[in-house]
Amino acid sequence: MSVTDTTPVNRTAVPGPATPYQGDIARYWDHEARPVNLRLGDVDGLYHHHYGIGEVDQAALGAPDDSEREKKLVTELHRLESAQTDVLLDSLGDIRPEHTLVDAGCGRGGSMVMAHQRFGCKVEGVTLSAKQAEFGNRRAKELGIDDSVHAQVRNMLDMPFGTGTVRGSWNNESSMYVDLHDLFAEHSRILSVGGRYVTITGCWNPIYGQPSKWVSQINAHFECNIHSRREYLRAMADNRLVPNAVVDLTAATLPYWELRATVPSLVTGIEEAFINSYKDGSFQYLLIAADRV
Ligand SMILES: C[S@@+](CC[C@H](N)C(=O)[O-])C[C@H]1O[C@@H](n2cnc3c(N)ncnc32)[C@H](O)[C@@H]1O
Ligand SMILES: CC(C)=CCC/C(C)=C/COP(=O)(O)OP(=O)(O)O
Ligand SMILES: [Mg+2]
Repeated sequence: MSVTDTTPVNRTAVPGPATPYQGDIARYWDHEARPVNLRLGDVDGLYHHHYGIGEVDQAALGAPDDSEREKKLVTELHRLESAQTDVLLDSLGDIRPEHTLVDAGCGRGGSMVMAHQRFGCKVEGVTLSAKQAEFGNRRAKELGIDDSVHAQVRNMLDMPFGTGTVRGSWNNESSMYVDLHDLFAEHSRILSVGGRYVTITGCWNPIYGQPSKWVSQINAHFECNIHSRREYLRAMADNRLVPNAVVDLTAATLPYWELRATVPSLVTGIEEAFINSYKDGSFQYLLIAADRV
């Protein structure tokens, strides 16, 4: 095999959803237009569907009676969400412009744009939602990076990339929609040996025992199926993905949630479930980086 990754993209006709569930998820994201996502993305054109990490910059928020305060809150929440992506990208290792990266469950593509801007490489994304893929491709075109950043409607359990052709791949809050053994088998297939896989995810804590009522609420809210930390590590081990970092980001994400819960025009009703489950220890926000061996 060549030491240089090629872009092994198969752009044949889009298959329909592999299961009725995937059809439901495609429809869910096709119709998603929550202000907390669109208003934050409008700050600088990076549209995320994940949560934030890091300390809140109180000085940036302005006084409670500041007429610009809401705008400042939106900007600060968005800064924390982009900081989350930066931490994911930090874990991908030595990525060079000739490499290809894959964003599995790419949403509207904010992480893909950031990855390209950082590494100068090709970034391929897959999502079940045609609306999201169109949105991400439109943004890439507007930025003049559509040669390098590309999204398509595909199932991340059956990705249109050749075996061993990808240097780095990730799931940013998208692994709770699939079986983890199937998912890691597919990442392991597309990654080159020595390549890196990264996930940032919410997972239930086996120390708690079973998924708490808050975790069940989050599952119902998003129509997803949150896995346990144990399942992640076991499914990786079974698929030649060997963790080199497991970072508990729970304490780092709480300030984001506590800030978001104070902004009536942005709350969606799920804030209490995240805050309570992070606090009672039943749920964790985790980064796992693994080497493909
Ligand atoms: C919460 S969003 C995360 C989006 C993105 N990773 C981000 O950080 O902004 C979940 C994404 O997973 C995608 N997804 C869920 N199941 C999928 C599957 N089987 N194949 C491809 N994408 C999937 C959805 O279409 C959606 O884009
Ligand atoms: C950590 C866990 C369990 C995540 C579940 C997946 C998910 C829906 C993430 C955020 O998407 P979003 O940004 O569209 O959600 P919201 O509208 O709440 O900001
Ligand atoms: Mg969001």
